[in-house]
Amino acid sequence: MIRFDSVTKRYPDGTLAVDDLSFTAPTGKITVLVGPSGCGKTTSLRMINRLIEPTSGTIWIDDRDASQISATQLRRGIGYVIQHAGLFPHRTIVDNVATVPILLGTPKKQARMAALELMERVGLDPMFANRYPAQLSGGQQQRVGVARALASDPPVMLMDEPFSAVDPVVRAQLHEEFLRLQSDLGKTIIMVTHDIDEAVKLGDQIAVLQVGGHLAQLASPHELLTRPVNDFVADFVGRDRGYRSLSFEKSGSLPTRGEPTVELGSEVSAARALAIDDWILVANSDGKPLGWLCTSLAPAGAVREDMLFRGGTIAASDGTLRQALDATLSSPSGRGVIVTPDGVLIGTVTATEVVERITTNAGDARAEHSSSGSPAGATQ
Ligand SMILES: Nc1ncnc2c1ncn2[C@@H]1O[C@H](COP(=O)(O)OP(=O)(O)OP(=O)(O)O)[C@@H](O)[C@H]1O
Repeated sequence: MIRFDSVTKRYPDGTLAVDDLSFTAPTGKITVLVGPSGCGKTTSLRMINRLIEPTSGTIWIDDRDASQISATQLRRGIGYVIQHAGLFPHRTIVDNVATVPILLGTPKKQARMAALELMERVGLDPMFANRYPAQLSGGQQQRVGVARALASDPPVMLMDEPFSAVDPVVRAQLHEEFLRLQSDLGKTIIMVTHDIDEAVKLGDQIAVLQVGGHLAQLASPHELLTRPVNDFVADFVGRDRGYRSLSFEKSGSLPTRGEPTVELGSEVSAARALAIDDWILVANSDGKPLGWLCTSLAPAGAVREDMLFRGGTIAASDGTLRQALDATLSSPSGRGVIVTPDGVLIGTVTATEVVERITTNAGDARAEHSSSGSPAGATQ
């Protein structure tokens, strides 16, 4: 756990970069600091590993006051990843990754073996081991930066815009790999970004900072998108936050309507009698949907598999509202199919119903916002 307790940083020229900042970054979780340029994100991050000393206040690393730990000892337990990876240009990739363990006394051979394993973990082919940083793409260099920070197996990782120097496609890949790695390693991570989408995708919790180093809101991604505490946060997270918030809300929270089904082999005439707007859902005997039948196009006789429209996606009740919306939009009947996690039909929803849910969420957020004058929850 890392805890900021009323931390302030005033630079010698008088700039107040961080103002009375208090928040807790829980152990094993990703806390993201976001906010506009100059709001004090990097200053906050660098105070944790004492590259910058606070003017007042205390930063606690578990139950230890960081200012009472020697900077060298402190940094051994804290990996640090920066934009453009900050690799040593004249060292090979494997030696870049092995730098810290070798400095800490691990025999070179052993450190290099461990570095090769780490390279694989972050998705880098070991064939790059003997290349130099300039011979790697931006995305590959970022991976080396992450591998290097992980090399001494620190419990804490600080990451300053670690994915910002690469194009959006590579960035999305790095995000996925990073989340997979974190689910294995469970590090305590504090990451800085100016990109709210990145924060929402990666953060277990997000701290939104305002220029002057004020904490505007500390919340989970879902809460931030649905309940911004003030206009600054609402503007920062953006107008399309309703759509983004769909990625967090379970589709199980949607009211579904019972949907009639028939099985393969049923008579098309019987299916036609049950169809709504010409479409009937065909399911197997376990109640698992197989596809849609258009009864006005189907020839008389038995319902066969080759008559089914299978294009529409199906959303599981433990999936997200976004997946439910995709299911409604891709369904030939316009009705999105919601199933249990085992694939058994629960019922259907329409796109309008999903959109109504978004509007209600946004309305709730506005009501709550106007009734709360102060940024409740801004600190903890
Ligand atoms: N060494 C310094 N001396 C004086 N002012 C500084 C110094 N370093 C940073 N600042 C100022 O402190 C404020 C916070 O800077 P910081 O780099 O922490 O912001 P940031 O949120 O990380 O910005 P960005 O997203 O642009 O990197 C800014 O106004 C910056 O100009």
